[in-house]
Formats: sequence, C-alpha cells, structure tokens
Amino acid sequence: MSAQTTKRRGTIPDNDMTRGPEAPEMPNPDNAALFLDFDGTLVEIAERPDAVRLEPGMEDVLIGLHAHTNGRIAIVSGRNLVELERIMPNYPGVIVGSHGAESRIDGAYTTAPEGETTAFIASRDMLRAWVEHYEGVLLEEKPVSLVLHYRQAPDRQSDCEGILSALSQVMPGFVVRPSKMAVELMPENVSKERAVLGLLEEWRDLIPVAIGDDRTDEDMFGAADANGGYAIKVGEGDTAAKYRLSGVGEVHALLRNWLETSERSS
Ligand SMILES: O=P(O)(O)OC[C@H]1O[C@H](O[C@H]2O[C@H](CO)[C@@H](O)[C@H](O)[C@H]2O)[C@H](O)[C@@H](O)[C@@H]1O
Repeated sequence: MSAQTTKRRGTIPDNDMTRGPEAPEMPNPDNAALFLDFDGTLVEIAERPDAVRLEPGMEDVLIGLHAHTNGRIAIVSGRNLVELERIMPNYPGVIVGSHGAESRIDGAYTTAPEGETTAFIASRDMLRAWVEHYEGVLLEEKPVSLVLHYRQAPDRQSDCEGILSALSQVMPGFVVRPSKMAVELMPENVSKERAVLGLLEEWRDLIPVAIGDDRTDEDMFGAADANGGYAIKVGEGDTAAKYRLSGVGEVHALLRNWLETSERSS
C-alpha cells in the first residue's frame, strides 16, 4: 500500500463531530470484502441520473480488485441493476441494485416481487402524469421503486414528498425514503444492510470495507462495523463511519493505490 493511501492525515478537532480520521489502512485484498456505493462514491453527483460518467480507467480498477479479492467485491447501489450494467459492462462482480431489491451474484439475477403489484403499477402510471405538471421534476422508474428527483426544481421538494407520502398510505409494505435532492417510494424490507449481511454470510471470515456517501449507506456501515470491518464516509455530513474521504477523487485514489499495491505484492 502506498504512503498516500495508508497515511492517516491526522484527526480533526474534537469539537467537529462531522469529521473523522481519513482512510484506514486497507487490509490485504485476500482477506477483504469490498462494498462500494455508486452515486457520490464512484461517480460525481450530476444534474440528472442519466448524466453521470464513470471516469475512464475506473472500471478496469474494479475489474482488477475483483481479481485480487477473489470476487469479494460488490457494487451496492440505489440505482437499478440494468443501469449499473450499462455503465460498467465489463465489470464481472456482484451488483446489488435498487438498494438491495435487485442483485446479480455469480451471474444469477434476482428481483424483489413488489414491483409487479397492481398498486405499484397504478402508482407509477399516476406519477407519470403527475410529473408533467411539475417542470424540472423527474420521475425515475425502477423495477421495485419510484423516485422523484427535484434537483432541477428544489422548490418542489414538499410536493414530491407529499405525493409519495400519500401513495405510501395505500401501498402496504412501502415507505418513503429521502435521498440527495430526491425522494423514493420503496419496499420497507429492502436495505443495503440486509444486502451486505447476506453477502457476508457467503463471504465468511473476511474484513468488510464499506464506502458510501449517502444516508442509505449508513446501513452498510453498520453491517461492516458489526463484522469487524471499516466504514468510510465520502464527503460531508453526519455519519456513524469512523473514516472519511473528501470526495469521489479520494475514493478513486484509494482504490487505485490498493490495486497497485496488490499487484506489486502478488
Ligand atoms: O446508492 P447510490 O448508488 O448512491 O444511489 C443513490 C441514488 O443515486 C441516483 O440519484 C442521485 O444521483 C443523481 C446523479 O448524480 C442525482 O441527480 C440525484 O439528485 C441523486 O439523488 C439515482 O438516480 C437513484 O436511483 C439512486 O437511488
């Protein structure tokens, strides 16, 4: 591991509870299981979900880490699986999409069934018409959840929350969860924590490393912590993670350095 990655650049003052030590010393990849969030972690946040770009070369880094961790690497994202596969067509590892409602593990695909209910389909159709009246608000349709994005119409936040909250009242088992400049109607029993714990049941006796930037990633952090691993928060904001990186650039540097060190020592 290079000095750049492993060096702890000091803790921040005790009175600043929003920050913490920077990256931990990464474990030997043979002993590690890596859980990576996508938006805000591997790619910069963009104005629209379809505008994100994965930096050239990063997919190869993920492919390299897949080899060095013996396949114990998972992209764990709120994004839908098809989108993640479109962005990373050659990455062969595990993908958990839609916050855990979808997965691709060793080539086997699963999707939670809640998106096939009459109530879900009726809500989706209703929201398609609803967004037409709110300029700048985007409806993102996922197989098992529905997201209203208001990044381009911030004053519409309460309208978006209100309509999804009303729909959740008539959709048993669905809840409304906030995200970055977005709000999502999704199954209550889906979480990144469940997804990570499920994978750790298969990937035993490894040190989990979870990296993410959003509120939903706090669930992954709990699972990593509870299993003797490392949680790394990306960017500003309250977190239960013990470590922090400033942004996507630092995540890329950490992953690149980890891969280079692994290649040198193998
Ligand atoms: O779990 P993640 O991989 O972090 O996915 C969380 C959500 O990311 C996407 O929305 C966010 O990123 C967009 C592109 O940068 C941005 O425009 C939006 O404001 C953010 O909320 C994605 O569209 C969602 O489906 C994911 O749940």
